[in-house]
Amino acid sequence: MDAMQAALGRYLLSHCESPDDVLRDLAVETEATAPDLHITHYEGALLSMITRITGARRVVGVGVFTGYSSLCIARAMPEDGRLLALEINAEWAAIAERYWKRAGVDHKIDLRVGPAADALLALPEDDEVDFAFIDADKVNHRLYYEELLRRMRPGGLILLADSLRGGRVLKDDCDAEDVVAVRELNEAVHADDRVDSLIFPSGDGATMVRKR
Ligand SMILES: C[S@@+](CC[C@H](N)C(=O)[O-])C[C@H]1O[C@@H](n2cnc3c(N)ncnc32)[C@H](O)[C@@H]1O
Repeated sequence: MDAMQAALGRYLLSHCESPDDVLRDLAVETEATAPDLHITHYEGALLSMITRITGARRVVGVGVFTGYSSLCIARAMPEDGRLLALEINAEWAAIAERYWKRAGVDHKIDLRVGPAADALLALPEDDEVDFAFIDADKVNHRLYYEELLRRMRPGGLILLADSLRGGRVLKDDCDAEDVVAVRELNEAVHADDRVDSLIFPSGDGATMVRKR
C-alpha cells in the first residue's frame, strides 16, 4: 500500500462512526486470535450503514468469525430484527457471543455453529430475508449465494465479501481454488438476470447484489 492510500484509509476511518469500547476490545482480542481474518472497522461501519438504510429486520450472516460484522449489523437493526449468524468454528463463535452479550445485542442474534450450507439448506423456502452478508469459505460462496437468493424478498440485498482477492481475480494464470471460485462467482452474478449487481472497491472488493 502506498503512502497516499494509507493516508486516505486513515482519513476514511476518521470520518465514520468511531468504534466504542466493545468494538475496540473485540478488535484487540481478534487480532491476537487470528489477525488476518477480521473485517476492518470501516467495513463494519459500512455494514451498519447498509443495515440502517435498508431497515433490514431479517438478516443472515455467513462467516461470523469473532463477531465484529454481526455486532455492527445487530446494533443497526431495529429491536425486533433477527440475525441468523452462521459459523463453523466453535471457539471463534464463543468469542463472538461474549461480545454480543456485552454489547446487549445477543437477544437479536441466533447463532448456529456448524457448516453454513447445512443451516441454509434447512431454512424454509418461503423465508423472506432482507439482507445477507456472505464472508466465509470462498469456494462455497456460490452455494450460499444461490440458497440465500431463493430466500430473499424482492429488493433484498446480498453483500459478498472479498470479490477481488487482492487483485488475483485478474490473473488468469492464478488457479488457486478460492480465486477461481470467486472469479467464477463474479461472472455468474454479473450475468444473473434475477439481480442488479456491482462490485465496489471497499477493502478486498465487495459485490452488492439486489434481488429484482
Ligand atoms: C473472513 S472470516 C469472517 C470475518 C467476519 N465476517 C468478521 O466479522 O470479522 C471467515 C469465517 O468463515 C468461517 N467459515 C469457513 N467455512 C465455513 C463454513 N463452511 N460454514 C460456516 N462458517 C465457515 C470461518 O471459520 C471464519 O470465521
